[in-house]
Amino acid sequence: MGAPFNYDVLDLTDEQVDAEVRVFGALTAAVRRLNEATLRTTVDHATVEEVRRQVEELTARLEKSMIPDNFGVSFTKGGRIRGYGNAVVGIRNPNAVPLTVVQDKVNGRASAEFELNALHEGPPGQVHGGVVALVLDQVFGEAAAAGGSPGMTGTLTLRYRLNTPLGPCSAEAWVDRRDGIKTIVKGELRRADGTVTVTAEGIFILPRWAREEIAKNGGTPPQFE
Ligand SMILES: CCCCCCCCCCCCCCCC(=O)SCCNC(=O)CCNC(=O)[C@H](O)C(C)(C)COP(=O)(O)OP(=O)(O)OC[C@H]1O[C@@H](n2cnc3c(N)ncnc32)[C@H](O)[C@@H]1OP(=O)(O)O
Repeated sequence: MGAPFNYDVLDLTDEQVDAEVRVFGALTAAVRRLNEATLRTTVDHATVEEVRRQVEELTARLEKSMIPDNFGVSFTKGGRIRGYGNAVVGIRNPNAVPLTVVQDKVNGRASAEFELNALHEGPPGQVHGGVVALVLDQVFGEAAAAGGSPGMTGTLTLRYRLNTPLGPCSAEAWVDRRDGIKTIVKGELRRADGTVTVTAEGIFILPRWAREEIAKNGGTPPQFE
């Protein structure tokens, strides 16, 4: 079986990538504000109706020219990764947390400090358990990649020990051990004061199609954000 996705290589300069990160990043941040304002606004119904009409007009302007479906991941010839759609870190995805993951390639670790707000609520005032899993999946995957053994999430097991209040928090993950093509990653989610609220373990597997590709080409596995 071949790879279930393609990686296009595009002829874009660093300046062009910087410009799209700047322009689309600003749009994404603005839409995120809109998302939170949509949830929390207390303006009257007539104003809500008027804003809805304006939002629909703006949406139609963006819809005039769109890629056919999902964004995928592409690279520039200079090696820049364009994974703008990723559900956790994608810079053009207003539903992304957002999250900046710092990879430590020397020690096979990854970490992120971020803020979860009313859009991420599960129990009142607390982070939704599924959002925790979403964030940890990304940070864990990046720890496996930072450790030199990237893979798809095979299993992710979480233990929710304490509630995680909405607000600032952090996540950290590290490669615990390797077992052939499987990388076992451990890590945790913490409140702003450092209290650990969730511990987890993930098994990241270099998939069969990647193993076959590497065996064929002697290359390194593809990466995606
Ligand atoms: C290079 C490609 C990726 C690049 C990555 C770059 C990362 C750059 C950072 C990005 C960070 C993103 C982080 C988000 C990452 C997602 O969100 S990935 C999306 C969610 N995960 C999926 O969709 C995976 C779906 N499942 C699959 O594709 C396949 O079942 C798997 C997991 C790749 C395994 O398939 P396979 O390669 O055909 O495995 P197979 O040969 O049957 O078994 C190999 C070994 O793994 C074990 N195994 C198989 N399935 C499992 C499982 N689910 N759990 C535990 N063990 C298992 C088998 O028992 C076997 O063990 P041994 O007998 O060798 O001891």
